[in-house]
Amino acid sequence: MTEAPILSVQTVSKHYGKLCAVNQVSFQLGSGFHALLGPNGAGKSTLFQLLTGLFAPDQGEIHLNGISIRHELPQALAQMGVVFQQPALDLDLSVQANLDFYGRLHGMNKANIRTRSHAALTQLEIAEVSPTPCRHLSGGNRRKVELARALLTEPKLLLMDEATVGLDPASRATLLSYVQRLCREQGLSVLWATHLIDEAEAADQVLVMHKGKLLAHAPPAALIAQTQTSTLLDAFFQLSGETRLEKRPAQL
Ligand SMILES: Nc1ncnc2c1ncn2[C@@H]1O[C@H](COP(=O)(O)OP(=O)(O)OP(=O)(O)O)[C@@H](O)[C@H]1O
Repeated sequence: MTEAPILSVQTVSKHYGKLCAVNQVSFQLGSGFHALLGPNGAGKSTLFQLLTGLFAPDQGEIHLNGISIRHELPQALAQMGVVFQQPALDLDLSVQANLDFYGRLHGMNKANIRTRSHAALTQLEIAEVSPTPCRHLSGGNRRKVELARALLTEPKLLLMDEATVGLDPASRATLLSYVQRLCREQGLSVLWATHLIDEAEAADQVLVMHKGKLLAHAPPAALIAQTQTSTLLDAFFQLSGETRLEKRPAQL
C-alpha cells in the first residue's frame, strides 16, 4: 500500500478464557471495499469489537488514521461508522428522528443533520421513508437507514458486520452496490464482515479469517491464483484446511 493506511491493526489478540478468538492479527487498509471472510466463529465479530473499542485487545495496537483506539477512542470513533450485526434502530421513532438523535449525539447541528440525512437517504433511494416509523419499514430498508445513519458523520472507515443477514437477494445486492459506489466515489474504506462467498467475490481485497487467525489478505483473483484453485470458495478451503460445506453452496 503506497498511501498512508486508514486502518492499521498490529499483532492484535483477544482471548475469552482459554479460547483465543483473535490470534495475532495484523493488517492495514487503505480506501476501498474489503471483505472480512470467515465462517461462524472465525472471530470476525470479536475483531469488530476490538476495532470499535468495545473490548481492549489483550495485546497489540489499532490505529485509525494514526489515532490510537486504546488511548484516543473518542477521536478515533469520530472517524468511524458502524453497522452492527444486530439491528439497532428505535422502531417507535421515525427514520428522521433516529437520524436526528444520532447526529445530535455526535455534536452535529440540525441543518447539517438534515442535509446529510437527505443526501444519504436519496442515494439509497429511500428519501420518501424519512417520516415513517422504522417499525413499518421492510428489513432491507431498515438496514439502509442504519447505513445512512453510519454515514451521517462522513466517516473515513465504515465497519459492516454481516449487514446483509436476513435480507432478500435484491436488497442485499442494492446494499452491496451502494457501498461499493461509496468506496469508488468518496474514497471510503469499508471492512465488510461476511460468510457469503459472492459478497467476498465483489470486494477489492479479501481478508480470510479462520479460527481467530488471518490466513490471507489479497484481491479475490490473487487468492485464487496463489492457491492454484479456480474459485474463491476453493481458495478458502485450500487456505483453511476445511474440506466440506455445512451450509448452502454460496456460503462457507
Ligand atoms: N462473549 C464471549 N464469551 C466467550 N466466547 C465468545 C464470546 N464471543 C465470542 N466467543 C467465541 O469466540 C469465537 C469467535 O466468535 P465471533 O463471534 O467473534 O466469531 P464470528 O466470526 O463473528 O462468528 P459469527 O458469524 O457466528 O458471529 C467463537 O468460538 C465464539 O464462540
